[in-house]
Amino acid sequence: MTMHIPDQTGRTVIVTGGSSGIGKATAAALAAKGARVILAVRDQTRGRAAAAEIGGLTESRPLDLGSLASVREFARTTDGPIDYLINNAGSMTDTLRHTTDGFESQFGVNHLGHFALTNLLLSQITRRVITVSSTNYRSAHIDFEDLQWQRRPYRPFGAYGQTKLANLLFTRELQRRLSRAGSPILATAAHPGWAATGFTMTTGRRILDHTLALGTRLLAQSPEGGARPTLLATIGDVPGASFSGPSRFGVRGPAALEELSGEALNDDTAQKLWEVSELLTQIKFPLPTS
Ligand SMILES: NC(=O)c1ccc[n+]([C@@H]2O[C@H](COP(=O)([O-])OP(=O)(O)OC[C@H]3O[C@@H](n4cnc5c(N)ncnc54)[C@H](O)[C@@H]3O)[C@@H](O)[C@H]2O)c1
Repeated sequence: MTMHIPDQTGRTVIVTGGSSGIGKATAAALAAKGARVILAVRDQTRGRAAAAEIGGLTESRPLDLGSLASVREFARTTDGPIDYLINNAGSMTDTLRHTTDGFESQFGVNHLGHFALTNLLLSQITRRVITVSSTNYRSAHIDFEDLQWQRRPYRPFGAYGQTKLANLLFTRELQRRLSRAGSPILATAAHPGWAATGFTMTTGRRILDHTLALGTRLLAQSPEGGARPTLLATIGDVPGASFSGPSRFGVRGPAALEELSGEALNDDTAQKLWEVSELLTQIKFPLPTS
């Protein structure tokens, strides 16, 4: 299934986690249409190799979303207008870990890192902020009493789902703030469905892990297929804060707009999460909103 992407010559795109999987496929599709693509990645050896493989105007620059110092340094050293910021990177861990700033790692990387990056770059972004979520958001909940799993036994899938719900609430509140500030920038989100990338969680239970691996081999789409919703959310004719997904069940099929459900539609939760994120990162929305 091919997707028509218009000429991107003269446009600059940042793709976090762009050296592998869906991010790399997204970067390659935009680079092939002439965009200058910056792969914002932790491992520069892998980043440079991916940039060379993608070709065109692709470069690799260091970014560790698990370190606010790294996010600040990336933003400080990024010049000029950015047409699209694609918040694609994601972390999935099976044990409780923490970022260098002491945040629960999935929350710190998937949500707070992108929250910080977006706000620090916002005055340079000209078109869109696209954030990659997951269908896991549907069964997730933002627990403001224990956002970072300090009081409860750690549930890795629960923690991951909370960050993917946070990605959508972030998109919603970002769009609300942009609109209030009179900014033309759009905030959109995508979920890739199920794509065969390096992104798999091992549970330590042999049969379950084997089933998950087999299911991925049989059912999941390619990274290129997983990139389609992101590309649609980047260049498609979607109104702000829309959400695109490959199918109702998120496995295979064409990318399409999708109605969000449940907590992802809660404006109060979105606003509260934004305020908490500002407090935790000490980074604020940079545009006037009154
Ligand atoms: N593959 C799927 O089926 C699937 C399903 C739902 C959602 N997603 C989402 O798609 C996105 C891309 O994942 P993928 O499937 O391509 O897997 P992937 O493992 O290939 O890509 C994830 C990328 O994020 C990067 N990353 C992780 N921690 C980082 C950090 N601290 N700083 C900077 N980069 C970091 C990794 O290095 C990697 O390049 C993720 O946000 C994931 O949650 C994937």
